[in-house]
Amino acid sequence: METIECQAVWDILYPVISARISSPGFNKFFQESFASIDESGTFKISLNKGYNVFIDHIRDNYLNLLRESLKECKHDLPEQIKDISIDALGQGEALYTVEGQKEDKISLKPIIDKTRRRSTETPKELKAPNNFPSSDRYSFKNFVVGDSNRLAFATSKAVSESPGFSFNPLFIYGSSGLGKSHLLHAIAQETLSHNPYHRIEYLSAEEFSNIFIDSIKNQDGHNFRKRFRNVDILLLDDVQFLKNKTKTQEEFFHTFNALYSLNKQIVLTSDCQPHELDGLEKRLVSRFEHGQIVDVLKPEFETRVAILRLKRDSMNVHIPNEVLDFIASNIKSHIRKLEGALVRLVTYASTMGYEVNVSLAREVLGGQLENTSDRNLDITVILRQVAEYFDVGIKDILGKKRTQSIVTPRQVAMYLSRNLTEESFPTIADQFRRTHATVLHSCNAVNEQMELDQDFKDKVFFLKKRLENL
Ligand SMILES: Nc1ncnc2c1ncn2[C@@H]1O[C@H](COP(=O)(O)OP(=O)(O)OP(=O)(O)O)[C@@H](O)[C@H]1O
Repeated sequence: METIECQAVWDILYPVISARISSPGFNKFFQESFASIDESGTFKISLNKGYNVFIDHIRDNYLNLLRESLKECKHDLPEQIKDISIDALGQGEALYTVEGQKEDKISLKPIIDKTRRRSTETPKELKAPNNFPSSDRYSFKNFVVGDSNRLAFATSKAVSESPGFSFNPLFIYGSSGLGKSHLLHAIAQETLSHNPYHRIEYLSAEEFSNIFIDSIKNQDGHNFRKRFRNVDILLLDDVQFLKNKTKTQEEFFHTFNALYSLNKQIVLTSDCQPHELDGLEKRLVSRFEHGQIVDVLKPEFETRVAILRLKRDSMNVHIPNEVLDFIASNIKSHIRKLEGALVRLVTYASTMGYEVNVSLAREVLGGQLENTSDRNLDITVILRQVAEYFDVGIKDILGKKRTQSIVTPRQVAMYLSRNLTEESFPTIADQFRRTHATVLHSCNAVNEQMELDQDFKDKVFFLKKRLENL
């Protein structure tokens, strides 16, 4: 067999292998390994001596994937190539270089950044998932970042830059319509822009469950596993759907473990935190909790306005800022509703030939506007709930004592007032008999503490939920 074939074979194999095994760790094995082709047509990958102790582990984890890759590009490979193996670098073997010198095997360098690929077309199974929107509407660029979603945005971005390594699994939770699916799409798009060969599965937990049920019905478990255990990134939306679905959970548990053990990235979204997912097996909850958990909250007024401006600009219509401010002041619960209101207003105005202004917005959106005045959530209510929860007096919260047992509830009450009401910093400061700067500092302190202390964060969220549901 001609020695040059070794590199040619590798050039064909590598893109397919790298799409299946994206872990930098494994790329390192390759970079430091050698290749040769034996008489029987086996493409032999020989590990550098330093890796010989891992040989069993490497074989167990990767040999099947290598064989599947080989099968996949069988038609592009010389027909003599029959198999692939992983071996320790043997002593005294007849080794070949690409130049045909009998002195060393060829070094296996990744060629992902070279232009040689199997074909100019993206291979079928490496295409962007077909349920992705073709526009970049759901990209990071079109995601408005504010205090409510900053951490979720930053971790999602980090994941898309080094999938499988920075935060794995990443668990994003929050109420409906706050941008969780948007972030999943953005992760997929951004990752594919770095490496179009990444294999990404994006689907909802409900779809996962349906596909699993079909696979049982059709006795097609092999293909089911092949589909979900061979991806580089699994993006699973609305994981709460798995609640009480014992069999699907069990299958997902194995999928999760298989991917995790290969450093494949997993991103999950849910409407609540892992430990609140009643009806989900403990072992799954604990896997989720092992990674990074981030929330998306209701956006603040400024973020809502920024989102509306972005949507307005993308629709290329003229709508005065004051109309957007009006909508943002009156629709706070979720972004989907905010967008819907804007579309409805624009459609109505253009159909009727009216100019868009605040009074038209009030007329057209009347039923959709959220009447906050009857929510009865003002700072006094927040103060009462916080004082009761921390078992301190309202007088203490408003007073001058600086012991930690008083400072914490005081800061939490200010934070919640800022997040759950539309009151400005000066108004909140007035009610707490403090300065604007103190309120600002308290809000920052609570944010920081929540990042450091999960228990504290849970407490704040518990209070927030309780107040929102009043
Ligand atoms: N920060 C943001 N910037 C721009 N658009 C946003 C932002 N957050 C959400 N959106 C938009 O709001 C809409 C709803 O978002 P999305 O579908 O991602 O919500 P979700 O949290 O996944 O909701 P659900 O739990 O109901 O699936 C989408 O059109 C999305 O693009």
